[in-house]
Amino acid sequence: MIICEGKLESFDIPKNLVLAIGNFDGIHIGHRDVINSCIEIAKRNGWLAAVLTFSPHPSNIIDPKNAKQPIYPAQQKIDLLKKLPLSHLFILDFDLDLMRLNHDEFIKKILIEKFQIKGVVTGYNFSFGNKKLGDVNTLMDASKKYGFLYHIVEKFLYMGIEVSSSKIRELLAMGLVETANQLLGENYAICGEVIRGKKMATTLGFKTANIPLKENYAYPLRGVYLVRVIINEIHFYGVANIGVKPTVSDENKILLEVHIFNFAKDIYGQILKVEFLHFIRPERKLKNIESLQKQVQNDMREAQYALRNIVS
Ligand SMILES: Cc1cc2nc3c(=O)[nH]c(=O)nc-3n(C[C@H](O)[C@H](O)[C@H](O)COP(=O)(O)O)c2cc1C
Ligand SMILES: Nc1ncnc2c1ncn2[C@@H]1O[C@H](COP(=O)(O)OP(=O)(O)O)[C@@H](O)[C@H]1O
Repeated sequence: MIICEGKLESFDIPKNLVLAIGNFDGIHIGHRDVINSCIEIAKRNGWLAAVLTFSPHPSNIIDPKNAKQPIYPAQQKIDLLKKLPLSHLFILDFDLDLMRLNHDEFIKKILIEKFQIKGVVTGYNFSFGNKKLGDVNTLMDASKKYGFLYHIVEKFLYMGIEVSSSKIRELLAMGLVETANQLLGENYAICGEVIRGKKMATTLGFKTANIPLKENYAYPLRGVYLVRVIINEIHFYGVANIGVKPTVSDENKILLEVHIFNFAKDIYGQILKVEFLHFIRPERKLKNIESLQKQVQNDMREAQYALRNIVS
């Protein structure tokens, strides 16, 4: 997959493109449905399948006070898209100029003149252009006027639940990671580098790999989870706490800490992918280190128990 990122002028655009257009935060099963339709249409017609998405999320520019917290950082979105058989990924800078472009200009200047599209695929609720005045009807009319193929993908319901990025944010905020994982089509994961902590492992009796987190993402409810950890493509299981560790710190800085089962290597500086499998309990301020120690020992037993149910 060729990745073009930045301003429109910098893109090297091939002919015969079908574009799946959207923000695609989380690359959930509804998004995958849209992208797969694009791939099928491209295959049937001998065209190239590509995704057109925006960075940052348009809500950051349009309404920064109410900007949505992204499920995934840009790189994680790219890594998920890389696994799909797409020819190109276009990540267009969403700036004030793009915000001010009205829906007709978006179609004419970007889709027709610049991308010279053969086709477009979007979800049923896609809206675009200044004040979001363009929708699927605008695109349908334009497809007849300019002669491109337009395919609308209907609402995706999973076990009666409408699949959406907002629904996934809500599920994560409640710690309901199993349902979030089903809607995502892959386990919700956080990726990051292991940094040095306060070296309390000897006092506490368990080691934890510490991963600092950026603020303003749609993180799961603060607390303890059974996790799968991937280090250099090797899988391990463990127990993780996402939170501010109020028992030992008053910094109020969000952090992910993972104790990996049956593991004893130095992994400082390595990149971990931590997949959330099952919620165990919310984070608590315990009265002292002994209580914390006992609580974590219990968390580990509970995580091992949950793991037996998952792998058996
Ligand atoms: C499974 C697990 C559960 C935890 N639960 C809590 C908790 O409820 N409250 C809390 O303040 N810290 C919690 N922690 C964080 C510990 O306070 C932290 O790991 C410990 O202080 C070691 O810090 P260090 O890695 O900087 O040495 C938890 C850590 C783990 C691994
Ligand atoms: N089972 C394990 N789970 C997590 N990290 C481990 C484990 N065994 C060894 N380590 C290593 O030990 C480090 C954590 O040790 P710890 O004493 O808690 O130090 P710190 O406070 O710097 O995190 C991890 O970053 C990793 O390099």
